[in-house]
Amino acid sequence: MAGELKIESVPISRRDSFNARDKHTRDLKPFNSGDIKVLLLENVSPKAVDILKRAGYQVDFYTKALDKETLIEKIKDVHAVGIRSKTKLTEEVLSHASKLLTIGCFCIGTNQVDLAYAASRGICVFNSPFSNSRSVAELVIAEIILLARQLGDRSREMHDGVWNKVSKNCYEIRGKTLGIVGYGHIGTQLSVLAESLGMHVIWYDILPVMPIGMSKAAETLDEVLAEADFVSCHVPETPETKNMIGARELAVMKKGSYLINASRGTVVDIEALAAALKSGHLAGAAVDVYPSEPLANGPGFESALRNCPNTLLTPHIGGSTEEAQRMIGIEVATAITKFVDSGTSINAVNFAECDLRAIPSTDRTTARIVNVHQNVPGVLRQINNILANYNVNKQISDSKGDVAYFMADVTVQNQEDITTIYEKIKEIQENIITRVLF
Ligand SMILES: NC(=O)C1=CN([C@@H]2O[C@H](COP(=O)(O)OP(=O)(O)OC[C@H]3O[C@@H](n4cnc5c(N)ncnc54)[C@H](O)[C@@H]3O)[C@@H](O)[C@H]2O)C=CC1
Ligand SMILES: O=C(O)CCC(=O)C(=O)O
Repeated sequence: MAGELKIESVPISRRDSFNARDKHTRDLKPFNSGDIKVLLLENVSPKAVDILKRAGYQVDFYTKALDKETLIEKIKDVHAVGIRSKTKLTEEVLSHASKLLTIGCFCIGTNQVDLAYAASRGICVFNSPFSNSRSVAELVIAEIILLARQLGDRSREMHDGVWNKVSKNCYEIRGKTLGIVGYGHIGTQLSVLAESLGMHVIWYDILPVMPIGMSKAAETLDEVLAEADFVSCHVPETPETKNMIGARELAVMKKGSYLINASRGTVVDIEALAAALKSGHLAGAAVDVYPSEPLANGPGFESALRNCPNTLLTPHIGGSTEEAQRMIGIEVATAITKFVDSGTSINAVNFAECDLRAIPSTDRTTARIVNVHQNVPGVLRQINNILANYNVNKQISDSKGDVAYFMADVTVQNQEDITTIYEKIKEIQENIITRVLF
């Protein structure tokens, strides 16, 4: 699909009436949309499956992540892949994805995808930047209270048949200080909820962000660590955040304080955290994410944190609520269909964001040329030389780093015009992907 144009034996006028759903605008489609194959992994919402099937795509759905070999085999044949946080789309994996046009991350984090390599191959990546933020913030609030009251340990004892009524080292959270590391979508939601429960909030971020409510920005990470009773991490996985909470940082935290990590497993040094819990320096921890996570549900989870005192371990469920998964499913599946069918890259993570206004339903002669190319001088001149023989109704071009994205709506008389334009643009040396939508 990405490299070749297959023209159906359907006349242009019939395709038009097949695809028109809105009487004012024409629905565009890739020429061979019935052949569009989507691989959906990690149990994404049924809402996403519905949307993709309604777009006419073939959907291959899995509840779990695939091992690398199976993933490589499956990805060779698909035009879109949908994942959550576990599937690693590395350069090695993506180098086999010769037909892939787009990746949908049905989550916030995109660290599991080699974004730059994907862009260099013309693969546009989408995510859902805030649909599960509230779910994570609510989980963290619950964990703060559970940790303060040692509820994990009490519940486990009761299940083991042990009655252990204690109040020593159990606290209210009212008046305590929450330290938030990473004051973005989740950090700010958490800040609002924590203040509503009577907590003081101090936070650290590398960006200048507006403090919400009465919260206080700290100059340094250490200031947050030294002042807070509870520290909660909400940073993305980047080279800078790898092990940003290690033995030194844990030692800076107050004796008897608590650590919560529902960001990425690489942010906290797990061995150092286990040592701080066992020594009693920390009074407890809640961890939702791990440096290495199993591909599927089931027994066999190993971690140095298992059986540490007052330690809540959850299987990466921060964003796992019905509400969040439904919203993410709709948002990401819609972004995939818009990109595949009409070229729209709005809200892309690794691509310049481009859109063209819809084509009126009365217009039966406009084809949309979509092109990804290397961002070097002279390519637009070459494309426009090719289009010079046609009426270009509108066009847009933008770039991000080394990759540029171009779309043009061109008046064509017949399928031969489309084939000519497509073949000539594809011959441009800097071409990465060219598609025609009609
Ligand atoms: N446990 C789960 O199920 C979930 C985990 N997450 C994780 O949470 C992370 C944060 O999510 P959002 O708040 O939506 O992201 P966001 O992008 O809105 O906020 C992240 C904040 O961290 C800041 N930051 C980046 N590097 C930093 C550093 N070195 N030190 C201090 N601050 C730094 C950024 O400036 C930004 O303000 C995601 O990247 C994802 O990895 C997100 C959703 C669900
Ligand atoms: O729900 C998931 O699988 C991943 C949630 C997450 O970590 C994210 O949104 O970044």
